[in-house]
Amino acid sequence: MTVDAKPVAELPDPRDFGLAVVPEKEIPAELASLVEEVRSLVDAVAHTKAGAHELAAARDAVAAANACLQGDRHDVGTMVQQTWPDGRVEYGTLTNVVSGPTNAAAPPLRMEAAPEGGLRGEVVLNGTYQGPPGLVHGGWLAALLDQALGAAAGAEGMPGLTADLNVNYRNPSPLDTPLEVTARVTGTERRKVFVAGEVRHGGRVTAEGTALMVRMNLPGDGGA
Ligand SMILES: CCCCCCCCCCCC(=O)SCCNC(=O)CCNC(=O)[C@H](O)C(C)(C)COP(=O)(O)OP(=O)(O)OC[C@H]1O[C@@H](n2cnc3c(N)ncnc32)[C@H](O)[C@@H]1OP(=O)(O)O
Repeated sequence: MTVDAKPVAELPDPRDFGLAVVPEKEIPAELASLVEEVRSLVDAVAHTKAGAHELAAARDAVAAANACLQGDRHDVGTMVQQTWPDGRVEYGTLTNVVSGPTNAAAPPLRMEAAPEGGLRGEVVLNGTYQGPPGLVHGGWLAALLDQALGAAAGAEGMPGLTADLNVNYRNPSPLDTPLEVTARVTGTERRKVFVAGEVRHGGRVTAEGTALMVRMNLPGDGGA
């Protein structure tokens, strides 16, 4: 198998597929800080031992905030455009549940080019992502890997959908501490893109994944 990557400059523009695009730098700072606050709120609600009075006051405050935000919405499928310092342009789904910058349910995971090739990122999952006591839920580890593996294929100019994902859980992944996520393309065959990646805690692999991504059919591909 060979890795036959397209230059990143040839990445498709989501607008050509009828999708709206929001440049990340145009996301209001107030929205970014609201998302942070809500992430913290979800964790606080999940773990609170507050009494009835505080709970009722918090519910009313949240209900008021909720009412405040029930106006204009971005369409489902809206993409976010990130431009990296090296000029590389990358698209992702605005509300992607793993990496979406406006999704308070996303940890979020941000990936960047790794010196050794592929991508790497660091993420801290709070108690909202708990499975076994004190540990990250295995489904969320699979989600982190799925996202990172898809992003690795996208970064090589081969965005696609996951056809097959395999995860091996090697060691426990603790909450509230940095986890490193790495991913790279290992081969291609026609539209099939083979990818592999790991989650590490303190340098030790806690989960490893491999996936088959099937590359999107792009104009000029001739269906190959
Ligand atoms: C810039 C943005 C960055 C973007 C960065 C974005 C990161 C996003 C990461 C999140 C990823 C997700 O969650 S994706 C969401 C979860 N996945 C999905 O919803 C996908 C659902 N499945 C599908 O839509 C479809 O099955 C596809 C697209 C995967 C494949 O359908 P298709 O396009 O018709 O392709 P098809 O001809 O069937 O198959 C092409 C080749 O792949 C093989 N193949 C297909 N499926 C499988 C399979 N499960 N296991 C083995 N092999 C398979 C076929 O045998 C064939 O091989 P050969 O004949 O060539 O040998």
